[in-house]
Amino acid sequence: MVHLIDDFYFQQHIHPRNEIGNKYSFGNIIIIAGSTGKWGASLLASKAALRAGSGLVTAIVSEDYEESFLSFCPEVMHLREWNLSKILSYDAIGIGPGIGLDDATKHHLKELMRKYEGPMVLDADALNIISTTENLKGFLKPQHVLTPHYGEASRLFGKKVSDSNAVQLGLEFVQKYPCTLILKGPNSKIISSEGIVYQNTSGNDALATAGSGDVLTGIITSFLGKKYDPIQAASLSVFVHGKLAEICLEEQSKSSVIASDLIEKLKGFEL
Ligand SMILES: NC(=O)C1=CN([C@@H]2O[C@H](COP(=O)(O)OP(=O)(O)OC[C@H]3O[C@@H](n4cnc5c(N)ncnc54)[C@H](OP(=O)(O)O)[C@@H]3O)[C@@H](O)[C@H]2O)[C@@H](O)CC1
Ligand SMILES: Nc1ncnc2c1ncn2[C@@H]1O[C@H](COP(=O)(O)OP(=O)(O)O)[C@@H](O)[C@H]1O
Ligand SMILES: [Mg+2]
Repeated sequence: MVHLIDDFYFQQHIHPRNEIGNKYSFGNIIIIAGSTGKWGASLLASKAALRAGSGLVTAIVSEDYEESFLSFCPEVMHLREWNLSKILSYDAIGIGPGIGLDDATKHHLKELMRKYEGPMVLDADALNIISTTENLKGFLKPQHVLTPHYGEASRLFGKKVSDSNAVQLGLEFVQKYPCTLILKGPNSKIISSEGIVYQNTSGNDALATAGSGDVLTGIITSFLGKKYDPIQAASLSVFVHGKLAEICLEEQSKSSVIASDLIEKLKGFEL
């Protein structure tokens, strides 16, 4: 049985805002994304997390890019380099977009997967590293949300993924490595660590644009930082992300939608 994620599901699962909360009540999260040529991925994920309601967002940003990062989003705090003990203290972590595949990055991801017990979104290059590094899959946990598109899923599962086999391969994967899996595409499928399948009903092909997945990573990390269960964080985020694309079309063409437009539309959501 497949559970549909629709307006009713959203209304049933979204928490009311804590009106006496302070910024720490809304989650203190870190985005580990970007590297030379791909810092935009970090900007998009970090800003999306803030607009989805995170109280505090920190990003790892190299010193030479800090100034431009600040001019885009001064609200994001910065860590200039890897600091494991600090990173372990955040409520939730989003890691992977644009981080690359070099040895230091692989080592850092391995450390994090071994030592961090909190909720974590693993996207893009984090998934590519897991796919090719021996024994890393064994550190996956139910509180990890994995967000592969079919290209990334093919690497992760070691088999070409298509619409016809995606869910079956996903179910086999979570049975072996319990984690929360989002198979991204039109009508993204979400598989809980217990093997329950959900299907999103929102969104359109305006989402087929660079960085829209990075925005989704930021939104999921934000929900996790607010203490939503991984499956709820995943399903509510995918639904909202699709809605953002629908709302964009009220005033622009599909082809003109860029990832930053999606972030702007978060202003219409009380998350
Ligand atoms: N502004 C920034 O800094 C941005 C930074 N970004 C960062 O860049 C990194 C690269 O990410 P990426 O996703 O572009 O590349 P990659 O993982 O190599 O996959 C590409 C290959 O996979 C295949 N493929 C199959 N199905 C697919 C599907 N549904 N959707 C997509 N691909 C699908 C397809 O191969 P084909 O099936 O055509 O043979 C395709 O050629 C990553 O870290 C990301 O976070 C981006 O977010 C952009 C903005
Ligand atoms: N044709 C489509 N219809 C609906 N959603 C789509 C379509 N193409 C892509 N998406 C959505 O857009 C996002 C793309 O993510 P991803 O491929 O990781 O992009 P990027 O890495 O460039 O940020 C996913 O959430 C996916 O579900
Ligand atoms: Mg991506």
